[in-house]
Amino acid sequence: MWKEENNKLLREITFKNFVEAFGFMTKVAIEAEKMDHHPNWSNVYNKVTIELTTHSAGNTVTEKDRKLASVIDALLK
Ligand SMILES: C[C@H](O)[C@H](O)[C@H]1CNC2=NC(N)=NC(=O)C2=N1
Repeated sequence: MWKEENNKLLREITFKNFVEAFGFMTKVAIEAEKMDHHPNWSNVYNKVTIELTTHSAGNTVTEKDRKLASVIDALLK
């Protein structure tokens, strides 16, 4: 689940393997591009760490981050 910390929404997700993790990242990338709102994230093998913050709002959490978080959650269902 998401944590809100240091002006970011944070979530770490563990997948079965790298292919599952990267497949998920591809789906998120397509949605993020449509929304013109992009995650700060990293991937190590089967783990994806996501930080959502709005650069144009001085790196604070805005409705755009909350919306992207809910889109990401829906992709995980
Ligand atoms: C020009 C473009 O709309 C902006 O740079 C968008 C792109 N994606 C973005 N993503 C995030 N997370 N924050 C932004 O402020 C932001 N701005």
